[in-house]
Amino acid sequence: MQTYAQGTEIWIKHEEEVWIQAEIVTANDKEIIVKSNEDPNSRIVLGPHEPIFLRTSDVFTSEGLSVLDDLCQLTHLHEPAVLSSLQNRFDIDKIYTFTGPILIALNPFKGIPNLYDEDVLRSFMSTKPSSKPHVFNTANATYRGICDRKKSQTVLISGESGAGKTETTKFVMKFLAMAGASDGEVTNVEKQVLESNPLLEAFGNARTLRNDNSSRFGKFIELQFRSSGKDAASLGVAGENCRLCGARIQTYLLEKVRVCDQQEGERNYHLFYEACAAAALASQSNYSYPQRIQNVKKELTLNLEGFSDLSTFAYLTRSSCKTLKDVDDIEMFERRIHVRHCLSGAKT
Ligand SMILES: Nc1ncnc2c1ncn2[C@@H]1O[C@H](COP(=O)(O)OP(=O)(O)OP(=O)(O)O)[C@@H](O)[C@H]1O
Repeated sequence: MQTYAQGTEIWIKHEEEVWIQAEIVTANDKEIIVKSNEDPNSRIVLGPHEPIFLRTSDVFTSEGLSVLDDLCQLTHLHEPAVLSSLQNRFDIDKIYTFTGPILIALNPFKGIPNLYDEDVLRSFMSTKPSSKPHVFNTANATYRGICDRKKSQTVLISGESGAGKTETTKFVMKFLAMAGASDGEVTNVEKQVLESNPLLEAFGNARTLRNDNSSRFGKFIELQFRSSGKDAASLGVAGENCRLCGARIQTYLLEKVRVCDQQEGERNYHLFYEACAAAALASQSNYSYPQRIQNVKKELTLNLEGFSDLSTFAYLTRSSCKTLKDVDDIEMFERRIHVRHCLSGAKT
């Protein structure tokens, strides 16, 4: 049996906090007595065969937090060490962490200043994939794999509902669509690929109890690249330069039952509410937003006559939830109309 010195720093389980910091007071063949850091007078008795989770603070910030970029560098690779390391990083807005080649992303549920700015994207684009954990770095590694190794690359994004998969996918797509555009000019194809998400989300995303914009379908996105015939020196890196030339999105497993039934607090697919809100606006003789009404009316003559009263639709009134916090359905509708015209090549 392993012996532990007095004062050895460890983690112990806690009902509310999950894990808390503690240290060993005494240890012998029969028992290990520990005290929690929170309450130095506490005494907790562990059995001699209970697992001991050693605690070492690996790399410190000025606040004393452990903030290693890669979990594989942790001295002790066990649950409390991993969780506390991720928590410490999250607390200082470092939401990305490597675990070997895998990137862990924690959903901040808030905008983090400058994290995805255009110049940040370009700075990743103009360097080799680095050891800096960021979704753009992973996208860059994918891009360089296509250009330099001429091999198909796959990015697998997984997580529970609300974890941030949809948003992460968009960042990866944005990077890949803009990669190679050393002149900063985005081609029509690149634009269309970037604009495809709002339309898909209109028909396939809905409010659930866990996520206001939950994707209720699966998708496999294939982006196709061709060599641009230039080298990547203009981007500041060695190797060939490729550009996006096409895309194919395969959708599957749409939650069809949501069309006719939604549980309380959830909604049907976004588009229905947005169309109704837009139709209601267009039927008003309110001239405070003339351009807005004009845009909406133009679309209504095409498609949406008769949608203006949401309460007349049985499938939109199963749940009392009709609107989303901080989301303007009319604005979303206008954005989607704009995208539809972009995709069909028409001008808005
Ligand atoms: N990187 C991020 N920065 C800021 N907010 C984010 C980020 N990622 C996700 N969010 C927020 O979390 C919400 C849920 O994220 P998202 O829709 O991507 O989850 P999801 O994993 O795709 O969920 P589902 O499986 O239900 O579709 C987003 O609408 C957004 O508000």
